[in-house]
Amino acid sequence: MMTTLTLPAPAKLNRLLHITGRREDGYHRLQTLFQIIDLCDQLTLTSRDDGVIQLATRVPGVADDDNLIARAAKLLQQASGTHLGATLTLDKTLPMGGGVGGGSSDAATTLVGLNALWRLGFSLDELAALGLRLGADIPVFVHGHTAWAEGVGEQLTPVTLDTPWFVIIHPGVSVSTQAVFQDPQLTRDSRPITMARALQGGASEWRNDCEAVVKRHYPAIAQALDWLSQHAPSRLTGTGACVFAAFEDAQTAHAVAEAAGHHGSAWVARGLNTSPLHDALGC
Ligand SMILES: C[C@@](CO)(OP(=O)(O)O)[C@H](O)COP(=O)(O)OP(=O)(O)OC[C@H]1O[C@@H](n2ccc(N)nc2=O)[C@H](O)[C@@H]1O
Ligand SMILES: Nc1ncnc2c1ncn2[C@@H]1O[C@H](COP(=O)(O)OP(=O)(O)O)[C@@H](O)[C@H]1O
Repeated sequence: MMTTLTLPAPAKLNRLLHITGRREDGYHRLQTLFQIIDLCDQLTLTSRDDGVIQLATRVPGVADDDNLIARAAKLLQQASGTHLGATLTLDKTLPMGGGVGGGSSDAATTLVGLNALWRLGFSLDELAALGLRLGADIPVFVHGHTAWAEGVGEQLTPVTLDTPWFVIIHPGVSVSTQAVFQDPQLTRDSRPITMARALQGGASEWRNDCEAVVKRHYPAIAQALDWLSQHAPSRLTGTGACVFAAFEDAQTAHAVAEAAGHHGSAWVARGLNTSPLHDALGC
C-alpha cells in the first residue's frame, strides 16, 4: 500500500487584480486572474497509523501550530474522522509573504495529497471548501487550474492563458497584506468587468489595483518595477512583494533575471494552465 507521496506545491501570479468593493465583514471584493506557474515547493507526506500529525521541517518565523500544512492536515483529519496521521516534510523554495501564494499552495497540496494517501474520497470541490476556511487563495490551488476569480478569490472559473516565461523579482522587503487593504488611498471602487472583457483585453490592459499604494510605501518595490519595466511591461503580484514580467522565450527571461541581481532574488518560471500537482496525481 502507498504510504509516502512527494508532491509539488506550485506558486501563482495575479496577472490582473481589481478591487471592486468591500464586504460587510471588511474583506475586499476582488476580480483576479490567477495563473499557476512552475516554480514549486515540494512536500513529502508519509502516512502513519498512530494518528499524529508531525511536522518534520520548520518554517522560519512560523510556529508549528500556525503552519498552514499542519493546520490543513488537522482540518482534513477532523472532517474525515480518519484514525490515520502523517509526517509532513516541506522543502521550501517559494518566498514567504511574496504574493506568490506559497503557504496557500502548501496547504492545498497537503489537502489533495492526504486525501489520496488516506483514501478519503473527497471531491476537489469538498477539499476547496475546507481550504477556504484557512485562506482565500487555497481553493485555486486545490482545483489546480489557472482561473478567473471573484468574491475574495474563491469563486473560480477555469481559463486558459498564454504560457510565457516570467521573470519574478522579490525585492527583499516584506509587505503586510492587511496594511495594504487598510490604506485609505487604496483603489477599492474599480468598476466590475466581465471575465470575457478581461480576457479580450489581453495582458497589455491588465493592472493591479494594489500597485500604487505598495509602490508608495516600499521604494525597493517601486525601483524593481521601474527597472523590470525597461525590459517588458511589469506588474506586482497580489499585495507584493514580488514583481513580474512576461517574456516569449526562456533565453531572454534568463538574461533579464541574471541582470536583476541588485534588486533582490530573481527567478524564471513558466506560466501554466494546469497544476503540476494534479498532473502528478492524475486528478
Ligand atoms: C489579495 C491576495 C491576492 O492573491 O493577495 P496575496 O496574499 O496573494 O498577496 C490574496 O487574496 C490575499 O489573501 P490572503 O493572503 O489569504 O489574505 P489574508 O492573510 O487572509 O489577509 C490579511 C488581511 O488583509 C485584508 N484582506 C485580505 C483579503 C481580502 N480579499 N480583503 C481584505 O481586506 C483583511 O484585513 C485580512 O485580515
Ligand atoms: N507552510 C507555510 N509556508 C509559508 N508561509 C506560511 C506557512 N504556514 C504559514 N505561513 C504564514 O503565511 C504567511 C503568508 O504566506 P505566503 O502564502 O507565502 O504569502 P503570500 O500570501 O503573500 O503569497 C507567511 O508570512 C507565514 O507567516
